[in-house]
This record gives sequence, C-alpha cells and structure tokens, in this order.
Amino acid sequence: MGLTPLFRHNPQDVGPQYLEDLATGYWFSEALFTAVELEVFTLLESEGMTTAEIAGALDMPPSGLERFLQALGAIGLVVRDGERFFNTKLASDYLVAGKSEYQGDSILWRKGLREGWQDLAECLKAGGRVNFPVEEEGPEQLARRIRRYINAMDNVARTKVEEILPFFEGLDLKGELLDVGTGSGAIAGGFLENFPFLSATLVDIQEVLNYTRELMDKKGFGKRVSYIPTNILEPWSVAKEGFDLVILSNIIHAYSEEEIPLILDRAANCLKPGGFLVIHDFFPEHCSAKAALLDLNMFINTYNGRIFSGTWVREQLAMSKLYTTELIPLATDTALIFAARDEKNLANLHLDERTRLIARIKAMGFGEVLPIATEKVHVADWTDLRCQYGCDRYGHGHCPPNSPSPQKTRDVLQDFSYALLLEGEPPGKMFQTRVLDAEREAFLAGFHKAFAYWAGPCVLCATCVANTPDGTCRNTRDARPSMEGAGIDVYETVRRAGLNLRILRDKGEFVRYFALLLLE
Ligand SMILES: C[S@@+](CC[C@H](N)C(=O)[O-])C[C@H]1O[C@@H](n2cnc3c(N)ncnc32)[C@H](O)[C@@H]1O
Repeated sequence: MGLTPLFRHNPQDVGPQYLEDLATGYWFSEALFTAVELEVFTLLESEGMTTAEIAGALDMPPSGLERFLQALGAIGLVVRDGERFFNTKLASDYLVAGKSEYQGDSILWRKGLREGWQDLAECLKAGGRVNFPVEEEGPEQLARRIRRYINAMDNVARTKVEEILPFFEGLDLKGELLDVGTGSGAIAGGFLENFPFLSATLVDIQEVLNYTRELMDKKGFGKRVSYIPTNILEPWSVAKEGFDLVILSNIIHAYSEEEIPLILDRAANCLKPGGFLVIHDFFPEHCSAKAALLDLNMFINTYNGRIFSGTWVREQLAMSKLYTTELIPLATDTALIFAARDEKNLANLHLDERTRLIARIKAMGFGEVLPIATEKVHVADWTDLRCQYGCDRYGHGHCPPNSPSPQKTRDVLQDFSYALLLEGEPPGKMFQTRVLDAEREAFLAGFHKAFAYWAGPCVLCATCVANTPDGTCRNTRDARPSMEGAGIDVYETVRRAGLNLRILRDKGEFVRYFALLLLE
C-alpha cells in the first residue's frame, strides 16, 4: 500500500525521533504549500530553471530561493543538475497547473484548513467548532469559495475514480447512475467515460451544481447528465428504485450519526432491484491515523461531520435491507463498501476472493495483513539452534525437534505461491486463537490448502500435557507450528514483506507477533 511512514507508525520505534518528526510535520506542509502557491513546478516544467531565472520570474532575491529549492530537492520534489533545477516525476505529474492529475487546488484547500487547526485547544474547550466566517458572504465571494472547494475535491476525485472503476470491469453497466453530493461530478464522469450507455443524475446544493454543470459541459457530457438541486438532509425528489448505480463518495464523513442512517436509507431506496450502491470514504479500519485525524478535522472545521467505522456503516446498510461486501481498501487512503439488494449481485463485481478474504481477516483485529509471495519466505537452517540452545521449551509440545524441519517447510512452500503475513500483539493465546480463526475463515472461503504457522510455543490449552517431558498433545486439531520453530527466519521474511521487526532489548518494549497463513 502506498502510504507514507507517518501513517504507519511502528510501535517498536523507541526514542524521540518519531515525536520530532510529528512536531516538524508542518515544515514539510508549509514548503509544499508555498511552492504550489508560487507555481514553482509549473515554472520548472518545460526545461528547468536556474535559481537566478526563478528569482527573475518570481521577482524575489535569489539567496532565500536557493535554499528553498534545496529543501524542495531534499523532500523529493525537484532535482538539481548543475545550475538548473528540474521537477521530479511526482512534481511533474501532480503539481504542474493544467495537467489532468494536478493536485494543487486540493493542497491549497488543505492550507486553508490550517487556521481552524490552530484553534484546536479552543475547540476542545468549547466542545466543537469555534472558527466561523465573520462576515456575510456576497454571491460572488460565495461562488469563488465554492469553485475553490470543488476544484480541490475534483483533484482528488479524478484519481480516486481510477481506483474504483476496476471493480466494475467486465460488467455491462448501463442505465442510470445517481451521484449524491457529487461535487465536481468527477466520480460520475469517470463512470460515464467508461460506460457509454450510462446516464447520470447529479445531486448537490444549487450553488455547487452551477459549477458542476460548467465542468461536465466542458468534458462534453451534455445531455447524458441531469442535475437535481437538493438538500440531501431533506427528502429527495429523485425516482425511487430508479437507479442502477448510486454513489456516495466522501459524504458519510460530512454528517452525524443521526443524519447518516437517513441518507443511507434514501440512497438504498433509490436502487433498482439489480443495482449497486458504492460508498467511498475514509475508515478507521483502513488507514487508522488518517481517519482519526480527518475526524478531528471535521470536529474543528465543520458543524457535525465525523468518521464512522466500516462495521457501523455496514450495519446501517443492513437495516436498510442491503447486503454488503467487506470494507475493500484502495491502494491509497480511502476504502469502499459495495451494497446491493440481492446478495448474488455482489458476486458480479470484479472483486477477487483474495481481496475479500484479506478484508475479513483484517477485521478480526490484526494490525497488518500483507500478501507475500512464498518465494520471499526465508527458510534457514540455523533457527532451531536458537530453540535448542537458549529456550527452555525445546523438546516440549510442538517446539523443535517436534516441529516441521526446515527442509519440510521448504518443501511445503513449494506447494504454494502466496501467503498472508499476519501481524498482531500479545497476549500469545489471543494471537494464536485469532490465527486459527483466520486459517478457518480461509478454508471456508474455498482455500482448501490454508495452513498457518504462528508465533512462539503453543499456549492454547490452560493445562498442556505436552509440557511434561513425555506428554502427548491432546489438541493436535488446533495446535500449529511456530514460524521460527519450522525454520522460518521471521526477521528476514518480515523485512522482505516491507515491514521492520526490531530486536527487543528491554522488558516492556512493544512486542509484535507475526504469523504466516499459506493460501491458494
Ligand atoms: C467532500 S465533497 C465530496 C464530493 C464528491 N462526491 C467527491 O467525492 O469528490 C461533499 C459534497 O457533498 C455536498 N453536500 C454536503 N452537504 C450537502 C447537502 N446537505 N445537500 C446536498 N449536497 C451536500 C457538498 O456540496 C460537496 O459537493
């Protein structure tokens, strides 16, 4: 998943560096905001520039600019070649005004939210938002603000719809689409471009729709789109059971726990019997830090917006008599829930069983559930030495030499091409029970070869007969070998999966367990 390290804090990181990075996080944001505002990347795009040329174009002295460009280089946005600075690919793709995937409006909208965040302590004292617009807005000011907001939403939605569309691959979507709280219409637009026999009804407040229509007309959608100005908190004047696809993208987090069930129910009522409802939003089960901070942002900057768990949203949809998929994570910071009146319809989505299984296993409470090719699992011949010389459980229960030998593990891995690496934490019994549940879930989902290696000696039973020197395990149904006892170098395997497992030096340091669930 393409998330930055800040969103994946490793609880084993000790020392104050993480805190220093949190405290200086705004330095990174401010450098980005200023560069976008000054349109530095747009200036550099065609053939790069020297500091003197940029200074001339921006009418600024070169001394500070040189240092600013060095900093932009250090955070990966420009590169220097001799005297000239050039955009990196990232900056060229997303920070050059006028390009289709430009993110500058969204970035500057985030800059605007900063004022509210500076009042966080005041909001906490007041129990809610304290920063309200002081002056009455005239119609022109309002239109300008709406354009800025909708452009910001548009930057993000254009890239998100590209992640959503593949789930509809192979489906012959036609008929009517309803996009509730459409903003720029970019999500609906992505569907219209991909499915020529689809028409769209876009719902938002009138002031937004004026601009949406302008944007959609520019894209040439013309008569394929109709616009229904609506306050979605009031009854909707759209056809009941009239839509093949209903979209709620980034709407759930805009309202309260009393309002969202009403909105979901109205959306459910708009579905034709064979239709799909798509919920796209931020969820704590997917990107917990981002979702929690967005929740705080809604507390500071809106009246009653908040983040809801995927589980809660699925429960609300069930009350509206819809079947749902698991929470399906995107490769970025948001996730999807698909819903339908007929459970069989959900099977038509291009959702492979592996993705759904990972979502279900993640929901069991594992920190990470990472697919890993079995060829990356590192089996070594030294691991049982650590058991034989250094552990008082050697020879007991399912520990070496009673566990599969490294050669047996190598042979077994040949029978599989991929596995899931499951991350959890103590207590050991809870972790091992959860690993067994995950293995059972995989087996019942049709992965008939599912087999788990967990972490540490087996601690399933309150009284373990196997712990007596010549005792025999009475629970071979549930006991499993540990990864390390079966010859797997856990540190190396975890590193190859893109994670980092630290050696513990002191009591009280955060313990992370890993298990390997062979699938296929
Ligand atoms: C965060 S934006 C999401 C826009 C779009 N769905 C997307 O994913 O880019 C929320 C949208 O919901 C609209 N909205 C919020 N409250 C609304 C209401 N009560 N009635 C109609 N539209 C509303 C806003 O005007 C805005 O366009």
